[in-house]
Amino acid sequence: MSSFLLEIKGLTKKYSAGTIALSGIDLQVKSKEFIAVIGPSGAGKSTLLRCINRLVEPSSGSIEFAGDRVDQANARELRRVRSQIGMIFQHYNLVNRLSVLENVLHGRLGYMSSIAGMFSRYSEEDKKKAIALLRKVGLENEMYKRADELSGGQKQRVGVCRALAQQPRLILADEPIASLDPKSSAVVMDAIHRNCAEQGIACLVNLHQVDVAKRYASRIIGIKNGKMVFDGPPEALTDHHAALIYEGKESQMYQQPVGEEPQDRRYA
Ligand SMILES: Nc1ncnc2c1ncn2[C@@H]1O[C@H](COP(=O)(O)OP(=O)(O)OP(=O)(O)O)[C@@H](O)[C@H]1O
Repeated sequence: MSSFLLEIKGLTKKYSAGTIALSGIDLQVKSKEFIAVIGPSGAGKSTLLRCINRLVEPSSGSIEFAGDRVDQANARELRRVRSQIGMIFQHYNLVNRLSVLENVLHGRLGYMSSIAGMFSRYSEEDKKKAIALLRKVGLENEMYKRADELSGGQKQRVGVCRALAQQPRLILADEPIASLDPKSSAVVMDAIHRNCAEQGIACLVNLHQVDVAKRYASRIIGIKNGKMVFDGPPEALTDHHAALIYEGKESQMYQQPVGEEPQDRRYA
């Protein structure tokens, strides 16, 4: 059994259209590591994160998480693995017609029987913890609002709380700040980073912005054309490395998000 929390060997993903999105990725992640995955658009960052919990089926290679072979897991084993891996998405993936609090409680579904989940029978303990998480990210006054009444930055803080409510061992954050303005981005990254550190959760976060990766991560992985081309501490990532990773797409490493969601005024 691997001594790492996550151990990936020779991971390759070929999509049916023929694109080789990942090619022979080897990666070991220890408990509590905070890793930024950088690389230009189309490099394979999302595919890498989604193979880890099998939202995307790997073509070959092995993935071991907390002693379980994810790549060989049956439906029941996969459910157990996924209950320990929280996910944060670029477009939040909240249920708009439900309240903020209910969205956070969805993080508990993996731990409940399907009947209890179907009728939203959350325990008082779960509700208390969800409220405490919302309070921590400054959303205590929003918890009974519908999710679609929130700004983008607020929605992503709900997404962070939902992932944390799972009490996962690993969080996969797939471009969590790509749709946010810089101020909301900082609030969201602070929330992810602080809570992972406090709760001993490992995190793999896909980011475009190299400066943000350097500010938060204890380790940076660079992906280019489906291959891992950099793996080291932030201080080892020189401008030269970054230029090579983003060769031909240099503008993306400073990419400022398009303000497609309203400003998060509360934190502005
Ligand atoms: N479902 C799919 N079917 C076919 N090809 C896909 C699919 N998803 C991704 N790809 C291709 O795989 C490659 C890697 O895509 P991926 O989304 O993993 O990159 P990325 O680094 O996350 O990019 P971005 O930063 O733009 O999200 C790209 O060439 C993409 O077009």
